[in-house]
Amino acid sequence: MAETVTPSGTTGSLLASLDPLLRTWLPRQRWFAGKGRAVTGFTPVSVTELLPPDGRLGLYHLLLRVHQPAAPGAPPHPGDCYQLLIGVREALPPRLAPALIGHVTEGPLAGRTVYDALYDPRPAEVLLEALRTRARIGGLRFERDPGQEIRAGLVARLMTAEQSNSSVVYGDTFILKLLRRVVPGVNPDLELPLALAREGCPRVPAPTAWLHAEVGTQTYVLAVLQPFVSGAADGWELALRELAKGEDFAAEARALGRATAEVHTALARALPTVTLGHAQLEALVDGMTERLTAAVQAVPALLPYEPGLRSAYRALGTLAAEGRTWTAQRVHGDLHLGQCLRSPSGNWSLIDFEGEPARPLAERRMPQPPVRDIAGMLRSFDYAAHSASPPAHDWAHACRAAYCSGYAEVAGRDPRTDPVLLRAFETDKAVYEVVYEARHRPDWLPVPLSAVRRLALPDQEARP
Ligand SMILES: Nc1ncnc2c1ncn2[C@@H]1O[C@H](COP(=O)(O)OP(=O)(O)O)[C@@H](O)[C@H]1O
Ligand SMILES: O=P(O)(O)O[C@H]1O[C@H](CO)[C@@H](O[C@H]2O[C@H](CO)[C@@H](O)[C@H](O)[C@H]2O)[C@H](O)[C@H]1O
Repeated sequence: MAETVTPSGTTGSLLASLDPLLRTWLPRQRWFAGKGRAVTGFTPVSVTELLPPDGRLGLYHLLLRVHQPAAPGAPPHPGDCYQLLIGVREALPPRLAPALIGHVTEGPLAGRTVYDALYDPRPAEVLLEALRTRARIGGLRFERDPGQEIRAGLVARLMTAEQSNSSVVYGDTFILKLLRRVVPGVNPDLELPLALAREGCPRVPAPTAWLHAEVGTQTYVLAVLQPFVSGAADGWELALRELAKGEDFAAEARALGRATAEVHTALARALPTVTLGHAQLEALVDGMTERLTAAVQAVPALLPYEPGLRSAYRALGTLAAEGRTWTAQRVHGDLHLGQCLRSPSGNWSLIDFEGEPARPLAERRMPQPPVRDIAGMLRSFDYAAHSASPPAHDWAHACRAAYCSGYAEVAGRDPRTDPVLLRAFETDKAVYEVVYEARHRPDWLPVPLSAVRRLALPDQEARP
């Protein structure tokens, strides 16, 4: 049963008008995860009127379950739930043309235009004001850290970067990340930065405010407001820039290794850690092997390397059988150069603790060996090296080594002293990347495939 709060009584009309329009608009959005499958209908999970449509601007917050046929071979699925902010206007000014969803032809809203309201500063400012004043509207709970103030009247602009979610910057002071595909439960994108803030870890912008929805007995995390690192460049841009100039990036890579270790150390203090013994390591190896099997089915180019890749996982299984144990803790989960921001003064921060969005929430919140993040970063230096022609392998090698040294300086353990574990995790990441690139950027497929070729060699040691 949907939670519906629409004092103006226009919900039914709005949803009926939106249905045909969203069927074509949604699949065109970068953040829509169900691309390639038809949208067959919608069920509202929650509908909240933020501004009635009788004025110049109407504004609705929607959580909508989107029905699609299951992917081939996949079990039936109730459909993903998406967060939308829908604006209603008489006509769209030209500056809002990219936000157009469509024109309503029937019912009380006939003649109006509906659009993605995040493109429009005024509705985005309504969200900030609600966070500032800790508003409660229907099931929407706008929360703010009582120790942090939000100045009234900051001007909003939507970020235009290609993203899995949508972000709005207010002044140059805050950035609000509005999650698009949402699931009930604790979201690590809020949970981990809050835990790190409690630990006083300066490597992650501390959440200032956040938005929850309570729907029946379930709670959804919908958005997180953080301080905006003004003038920041991300690690991917910086690495490519230095590489293009023929400059090495080892000093920055070392700083990134130190920053990663600081975050890991703080997370290990803030949240439970566990020892992975034989049974847990076997389960971990089984998970990696299953992902490989699925990846080979999805991307047949992996087939020749499958036996070599399996050997990487088997080697880890053998160590586990011999009694080796590792500590697992909460980690970033999808760390790469694009998730690292360097402020103009040279400080590195890590962002986007959502984990790999395609994996279930429970899996993303499980403690993991910290090498998982390290492997992600090592893969990223390799990716950057492929932007040069021929690929700058020596550059990547120097970055990878410097990153591990920086990590060891803070954490007290060098990831290179655990080559079997590192190889297994780097392999798992490269396999993930092969599937990701095949789906999203087929031109990039050769990058992870070249790593797969290297990691599959029988005498391969995961040497950065
Ligand atoms: N605190 C911040 N300060 C400055 N820019 C940020 C901040 N957080 C995120 N960004 C920018 O927003 C982009 C998207 O953020 P991210 O959390 O990675 O979203 P998504 O999960 O949608 O990819 C980042 O690549 C970065 O450029
Ligand atoms: O940033 P997201 O959370 O959306 O992560 C996804 O997209 C990334 C690409 O944007 C992808 O990262 C891969 O490409 C990067 C270069 O563009 C490279 O630095 C990474 O090492 C590589 O994994 C990421 O895997 C995917 O989850």
